[in-house]
Amino acid sequence: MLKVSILQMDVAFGEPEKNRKKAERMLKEALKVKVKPDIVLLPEMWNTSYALERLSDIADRNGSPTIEWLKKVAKENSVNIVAGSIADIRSGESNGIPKVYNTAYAINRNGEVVARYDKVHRFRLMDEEKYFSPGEKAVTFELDGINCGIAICYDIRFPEFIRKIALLGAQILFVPAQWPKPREMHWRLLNIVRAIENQFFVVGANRVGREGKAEFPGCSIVVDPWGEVLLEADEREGVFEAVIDLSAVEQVRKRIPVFEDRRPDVY
Ligand SMILES: NC(=O)CCC(=O)C(=O)O
Repeated sequence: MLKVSILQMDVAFGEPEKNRKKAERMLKEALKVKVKPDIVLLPEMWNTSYALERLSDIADRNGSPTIEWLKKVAKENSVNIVAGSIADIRSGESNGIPKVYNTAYAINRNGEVVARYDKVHRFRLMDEEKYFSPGEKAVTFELDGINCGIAICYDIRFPEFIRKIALLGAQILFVPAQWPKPREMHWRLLNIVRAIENQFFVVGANRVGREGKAEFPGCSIVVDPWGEVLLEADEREGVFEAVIDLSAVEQVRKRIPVFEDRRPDVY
């Protein structure tokens, strides 16, 4: 059994220090329970939110300071942290020109970064294509010997991409998001359908609160490989927990052998 805790937080616009303080408070809350979580998940862009014009001043640089701090938290508390995504400036990549990415980091119990994933599909309705460089590859990683994958928000709309993560062996897909209320129904259904079609667990963390005219409904969700919703949060800020029995992945794949029956030679 694996316990997952989602930090469903409101995110202050362009205030990374304030957001880190809030994440620290919520992490403490998540960890002070009797049975500690194995994995904690945060939402998308929770350091700066979408203060896109100020990213060169306020974004992390190669995961510093946000991820450097979370590495210490992970080690001190022996907890795995899928650190949602942060705005991250990568220096020293191409011709010395820094690029900005919407990047998810995964940190294991020993405080080591085991994965870095740059969001592949940029969401035009939130101007991502104007400010972020796109990621170029799907990423999987291991936490406690479990193969995990990650997709950031809009990525969940691309079934081929999520299937690729499943084919790389993921048993759990983490989906940090800033998904607005008008498409709440899409959020719910897409998480459920990706779990059913890939026969794995999907753990989605959405933010709450308002930013300009946009409202974010929370509704973080955990879905099992049969499509049963194990957890569905409401619109409140808080820590939401679910317990996952990973043997369900094998059971469901035996019952309906989708991966054996695929016909990639036809499509
Ligand atoms: N931050 C995002 O990627 C939002 C995606 C979204 O809202 C959608 O409808 O897709």
